[in-house]
Amino acid sequence: MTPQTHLFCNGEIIYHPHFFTDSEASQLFSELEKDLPWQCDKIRIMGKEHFIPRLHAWLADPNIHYNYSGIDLKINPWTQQVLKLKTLAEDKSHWTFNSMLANYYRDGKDSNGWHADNEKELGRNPLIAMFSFGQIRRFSIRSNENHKNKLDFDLNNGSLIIMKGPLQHTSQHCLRKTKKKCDARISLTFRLTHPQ
Ligand SMILES: O=C(O)CCC(=O)C(=O)O
Ligand SMILES: [Fe+2]
Repeated sequence: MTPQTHLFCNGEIIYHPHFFTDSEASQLFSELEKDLPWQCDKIRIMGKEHFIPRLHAWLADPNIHYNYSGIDLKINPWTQQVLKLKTLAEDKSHWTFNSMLANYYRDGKDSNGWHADNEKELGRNPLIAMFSFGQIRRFSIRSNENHKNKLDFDLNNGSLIIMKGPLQHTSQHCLRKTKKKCDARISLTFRLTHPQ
């Protein structure tokens, strides 16, 4: 199926709403939920420690570290299944990846606040490819210059979204909380991380 392409903030967003069928995606969700080494980390905000509102896991080539908001993620080895997904993401995005940050949102209270994937180890104009499995959740992208200039995507079970070009330097994205009844969602965000 042809993807939807959006030109936004000098970058490009390519959305494949049904990269996997619903039943393939639900099977992948169950396996990832069981197999990934989920960890729950705390960050310090104004001197107080808080759990981040999601679980996460970092799978990467040896020596590819990721550190954000003071969290030093443990490096876990690739699993066969995630390697297959990495190859599919590479084929679709014409890019190579050496690392993947997985997020597990347990319910509607779990979220990911406004941020850009612009850490220095991601380099200039990083391409990010993200698969979504499980609960449909709203993912928003807004311009740094004008927060009202915003795109919303209700990311399907089994979808793939690719953010490319200068997007991480010109915009931010988030996964908002919701009060609606909400099951769990997993996102896999593939990245090319440069060793520092
Ligand atoms: O899970 C999502 O929808 C967003 C994930 C994300 O932005 C990230 O991992 O950097
Ligand atoms: Fe992100």
